[in-house]
Amino acid sequence: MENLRVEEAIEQLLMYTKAVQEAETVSLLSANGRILAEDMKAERDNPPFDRAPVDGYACKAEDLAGALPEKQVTLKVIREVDAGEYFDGTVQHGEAVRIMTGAAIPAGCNCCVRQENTDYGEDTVQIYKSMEQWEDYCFQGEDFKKGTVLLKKGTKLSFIEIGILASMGVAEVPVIRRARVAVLTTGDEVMKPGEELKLGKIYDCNQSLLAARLMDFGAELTRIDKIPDNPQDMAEAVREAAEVSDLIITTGAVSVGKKDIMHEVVRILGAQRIFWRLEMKPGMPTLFSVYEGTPMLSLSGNPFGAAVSVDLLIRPMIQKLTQDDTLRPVRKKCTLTNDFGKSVGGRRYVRAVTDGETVTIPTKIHSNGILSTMAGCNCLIEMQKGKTGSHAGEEAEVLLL
Ligand SMILES: Nc1nc2c(c(=O)[nH]1)N[C@H]1C(S)=C(S)[C@@H](COP(=O)(O)OP(=O)(O)OC[C@H]3O[C@@H](n4cnc5c(N)ncnc54)[C@H](O)[C@@H]3O)O[C@H]1N2
Ligand code: MOO
Repeated sequence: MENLRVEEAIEQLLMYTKAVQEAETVSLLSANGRILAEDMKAERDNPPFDRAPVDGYACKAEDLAGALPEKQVTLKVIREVDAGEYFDGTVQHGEAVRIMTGAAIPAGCNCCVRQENTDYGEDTVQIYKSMEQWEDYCFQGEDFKKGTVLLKKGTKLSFIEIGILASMGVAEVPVIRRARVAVLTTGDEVMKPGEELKLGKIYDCNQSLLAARLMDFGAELTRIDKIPDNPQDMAEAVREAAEVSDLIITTGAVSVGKKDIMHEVVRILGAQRIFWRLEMKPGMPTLFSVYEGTPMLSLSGNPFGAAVSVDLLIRPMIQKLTQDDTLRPVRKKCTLTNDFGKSVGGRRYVRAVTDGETVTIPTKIHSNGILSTMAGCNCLIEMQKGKTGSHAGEEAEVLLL
């Protein structure tokens, strides 16, 4: 297939992307940001006992009938129960226990009186306020009951869910294993950041850009490497990567130049070529193939193309691999505040900044080979020939990054 629309391309990408089925067990804090692989059922009630919500005295509400500041009730304080302690006796009429917030309420009590409504007595206490039964009283299991499914399989775990798991007493969490992705760049002109730049060379920015975004998506990077511009070397790197990866991303060498080796690589590998070229800018010469069941998406070398494609094309694949629905694309309609200088001949993605209501295009160079003018941008405007969204005041279709 050639010259696909973006929507058709995404359909193809997803058709060859299989959800990861394997689960693994990780420690509670390492589960942050991961997808739960099983329903999580409470193994006990929480709180595990009736507990005091105030510092004061636990007693029987019936004993306090009619209590007022001028008509105090006096109870015998039979002991003190601090948080973490447990008194297994039963409180009788006329008795109270001194109790602290979070401590287990002993049998026989049906309310807790705040200490501010007492004389703070130690052997006996004078109480100045009547109470209803079960007033200022927290019941066992009111947070959750034993046997309740608190978190469902497929839930993305964030700080709240980590807290809930902790309150369940869970230390090891079953999660879907991460999507494994290899990033292989090509190009004899590119060098590693940190190396001394030689004449005719530039630094490889695609590798780091893609790796960073894939990490945002929760992927595990199996290999991040620059491969020499040689079809045999690249084919070998793809073979190796396919053994340990769910997805292979390459950049560069997909166009029509003499050194555009990725077409030859697909032939050497005997991979199934699914499509080449999309009706979009940037990223027009994108090539998609499948090698022994592993999808390989080969992006153009232009850094802005990599930046657009990672959210537009790769993100839905990672969403499917990991079943992480928080990765679904978020689109908004915003009012464009300025004109896009270039003509829009087809589908085009333009770097921009949105505040959620309006969207503004940087008045700097917009070239697919240039990344620096994307600094501070938080969205892409999706422009299409014959549609609104490229002139000031028009409604623009915005894809949030
Ligand atoms: N005669 C034609 N020339 C070109 C066409 C065409 O249709 N006919 N298409 C143009 C378009 S559109 C694109 S996009 C590029 C795509 O070229 P490739 O995907 O083969 O990519 P390269 O040539 O390898 O690189 C393009 C550009 O990006 C730089 N680059 C490459 N890798 C990196 C990297 N890892 N980090 C930073 N920059 C990188 C590379 O030096 C080139 O400047 O082809 C057009 N030409
Ligand atoms: O597809 Mo290219 O990235 O338009 O310049």
